[in-house]
Amino acid sequence: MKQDGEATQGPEAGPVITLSDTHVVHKARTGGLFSRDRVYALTGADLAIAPGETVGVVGESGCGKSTLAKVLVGVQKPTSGTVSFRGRDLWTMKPAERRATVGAHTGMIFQDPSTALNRRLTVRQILRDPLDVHKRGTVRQRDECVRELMSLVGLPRVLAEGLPGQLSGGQRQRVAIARALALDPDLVVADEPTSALDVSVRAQILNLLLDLKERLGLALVFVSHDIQTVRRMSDRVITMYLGRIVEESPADEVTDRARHPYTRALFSATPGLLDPIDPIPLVGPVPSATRPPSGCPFRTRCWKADSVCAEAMPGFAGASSPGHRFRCHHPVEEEQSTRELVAQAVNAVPEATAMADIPVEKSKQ
Ligand SMILES: Nc1ncnc2c1ncn2[C@@H]1O[C@H](COP(=O)(O)OP(=O)(O)OP(=O)(O)O)[C@@H](O)[C@H]1O
Repeated sequence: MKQDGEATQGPEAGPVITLSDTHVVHKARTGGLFSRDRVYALTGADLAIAPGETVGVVGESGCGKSTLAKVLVGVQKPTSGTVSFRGRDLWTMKPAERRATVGAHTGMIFQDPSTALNRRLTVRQILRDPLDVHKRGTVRQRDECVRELMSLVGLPRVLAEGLPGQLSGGQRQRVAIARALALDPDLVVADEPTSALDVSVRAQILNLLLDLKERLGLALVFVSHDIQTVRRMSDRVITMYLGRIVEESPADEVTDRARHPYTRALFSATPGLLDPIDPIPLVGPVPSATRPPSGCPFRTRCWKADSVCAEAMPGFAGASSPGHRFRCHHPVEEEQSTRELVAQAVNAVPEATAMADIPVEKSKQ
């Protein structure tokens, strides 16, 4: 196993993983066997994750967060675009090589450890399994590694012969985390890792993840609806809307210096982050991912939208600080307070509602 603070470096010190114009399009689940409806789950994602970096992913339900997570760990094949691990395109590799690369270098932690762990295997067997599959070390070394993993995640040794059903929710998630770390991955993706847990153990699991990331030098992608936690855990926050990455911001700027109206609206609706204010009002729900609006996908709900927004999706523009970029024709001013934006949005909502009536069509970008 990696020692404390030992990140994987050397000739591969560039990004751990890079997505380049990556799209995922599904056949729609609704609409019947012969339907030609498509769901645009991920559209044109460009993203590079550095070693040791924590990237949080936020966005409303259905905006593509889990799809992005699955693409990053090689579980979801992109419809087009590339996913490169340490500079090598995962999906041009032979299947066996891809499985070996993904298995050895990435780990995934799911929302619900009760369903993610095989109920018939003991903790020891669950943690031994990846070591056996990837033929790591001798049998004795694998047993030793299981003991180290248990200690790393704070599981008492006596639980080694326990079954998942005999453990508490928090202990099960510790097993899932240990399994994700078994092969010394460079990248761990945690998709809502605490939402199925009791509130009382959530903080423990989050602290464990933060501690492990520091000690092991992991790159961590953290997907959550809990915006406060994302901000606390992350170095950088990605905002997704209808399958698109619309903003990337340093975590300490995302609350009140985000430039994309959607990011500001999302954070304004999170209790406890800003002075008590009414959230920025948005028009209606997220549109269907089978018929995303033309141009900027957010324009049907945005108080700033005009006809330009219906025509084309803007490219990324940079904010004044490094690592902060956004895609918006009419970004929020750098120093504009959320209180001002609320007032602006309240006055503009009737116009925005009219904009929402511009017909949606399949996005062409
Ligand atoms: N296998 C699939 N077949 C068809 N549609 C899918 C499939 N997987 C995801 N989708 C659709 O793709 C879109 C993005 O889904 P995804 O699960 O990535 O969103 P999300 O932001 O993670 O949502 P949540 O926060 O609710 O988990 C949604 O419209 C979803 O219904």
